[in-house]
Amino acid sequence: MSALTIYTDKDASTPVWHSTEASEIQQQLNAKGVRFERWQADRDLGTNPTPETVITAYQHAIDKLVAEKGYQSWDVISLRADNPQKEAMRAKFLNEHTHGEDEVRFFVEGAGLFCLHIGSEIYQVLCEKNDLISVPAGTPHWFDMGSEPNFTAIRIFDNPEGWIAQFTGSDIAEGYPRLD
Ligand SMILES: CSCCC(=O)/C(O)=C/O
Ligand SMILES: [Fe+2]
Ligand code: NI
Repeated sequence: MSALTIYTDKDASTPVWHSTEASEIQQQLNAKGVRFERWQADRDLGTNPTPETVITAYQHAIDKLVAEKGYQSWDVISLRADNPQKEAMRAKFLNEHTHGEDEVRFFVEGAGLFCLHIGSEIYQVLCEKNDLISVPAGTPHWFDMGSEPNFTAIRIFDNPEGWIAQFTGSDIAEGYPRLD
């Protein structure tokens, strides 16, 4: 179930707000300029789908986002527990970073934890299948796929090159709860 837990950036031990209600999550996130919507990830992708299969199945969703915002490129990120790169991939995204564009992700399988550092608060968004999230450009954040990753997400970019990140050098992520 999707969830939002909010902490201050001074105390990782005591949440100040928590909900698993999509409408409440949406309200809190929208107030901070973060888009959060429940879409329909209802296409049968089979086991371990190729990126092409995922793109073809959800071309209608990509087209909608492109028509709305003029996004320029997209790809598919999919990690399973048997991926030999899983530890390196997990470690990379666990470092706080920013992007020069909105971070638009549509989860079509599984789940992952987005952690957004907004002002003096940390917004931990457990994104699951059906969730669309768009984190505003320049927002420091990290992402935890867990020790046994299981997710597929479509990433939509506002540049032709795809994923480009600037790491902040902060170790703040180390203190906050993880996916597992
Ligand atoms: C669900 S997408 C995960 C990785 C990624 O692209 C990113 O930027 C995380 O912050
Ligand atoms: Fe990111
Ligand atoms: Ni909960």
